[in-house]
Amino acid sequence: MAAIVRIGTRSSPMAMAQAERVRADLLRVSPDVTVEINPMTTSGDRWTGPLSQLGGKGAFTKEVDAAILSGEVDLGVHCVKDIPGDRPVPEGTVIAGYLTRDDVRDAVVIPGGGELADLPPGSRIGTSSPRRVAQLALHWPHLRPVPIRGNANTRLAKLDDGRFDALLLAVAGLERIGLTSRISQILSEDTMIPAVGSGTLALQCRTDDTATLELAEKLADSLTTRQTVAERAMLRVLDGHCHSPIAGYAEPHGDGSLTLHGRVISPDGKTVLDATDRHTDPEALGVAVGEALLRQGAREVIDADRPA
Ligand SMILES: NCc1[nH]cc(CCC(=O)O)c1CC(=O)O
Repeated sequence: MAAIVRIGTRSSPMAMAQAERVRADLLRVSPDVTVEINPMTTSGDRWTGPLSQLGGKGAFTKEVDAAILSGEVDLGVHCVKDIPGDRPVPEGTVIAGYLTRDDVRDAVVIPGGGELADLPPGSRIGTSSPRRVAQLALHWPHLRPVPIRGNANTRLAKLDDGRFDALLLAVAGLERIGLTSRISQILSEDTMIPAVGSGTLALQCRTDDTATLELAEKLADSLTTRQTVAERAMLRVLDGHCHSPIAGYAEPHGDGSLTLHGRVISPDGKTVLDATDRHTDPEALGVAVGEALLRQGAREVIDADRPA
């Protein structure tokens, strides 16, 4: 067994909390192991321009990828949402497992409390996610999405400064930084279909590092893995990424099958393509739903929103 596991992670409070969760999980399955956490600033953290211009380039993962490959760290912890859809992990590394999924839903934070429906017309909703912008336009057309950058803590500080009237943030992220008390409303996964890989953490290590691989595999959750495979197969077929106007959630059933709800939506919320299928094979499910969306014209909707 590995005597020491060095974890590479982004340095934001949310990412550090994720790494601490992995440290605790590792110590639970292997009490003798020593775990070090090596925080790093990624190009995505440094970039202050529009997030859409970084979309799909692995801006939040590539520095950790490089540190794993060079042997500086042994284990990468990533939000699946931040892993590009078309080029999962670089050669020489592997996703060793997905941790048990957290809440997949999006939350609304309004300083005075209340719900989106009650906000006055033109209220400024801080979000830079095309998926959230589009579904906001679909269900709450009276509200105005306004781009926002920075990690979740930074965003909440901007909200409290009065620069926005509300924020949309992942419930899972707020849980990780201990700020669920800020949640005013939780949006159901039917209304605001979650991002592919929402609430899911992936563990990455070198392909030939059998000691770390064995440890990471002990932390892997099989249902989460099946959901992630289905959702990411859909994303791959659509050739999209977490900054495309794509939503996808694989809902589990007691019989081992999954229902995948896929949605591709134009930023103004006016073109909504939905596809749903149920299957026991997650890869086949993701491909089927992705292809159904392509048959409805998803390519055009996604490419219209792709940054040059
Ligand atoms: N887009 C950035 C990002 N990547 C993962 C999370 C939160 C945790 C998760 O859903 O896994 C967030 C913040 C957010 O969307 O509010």
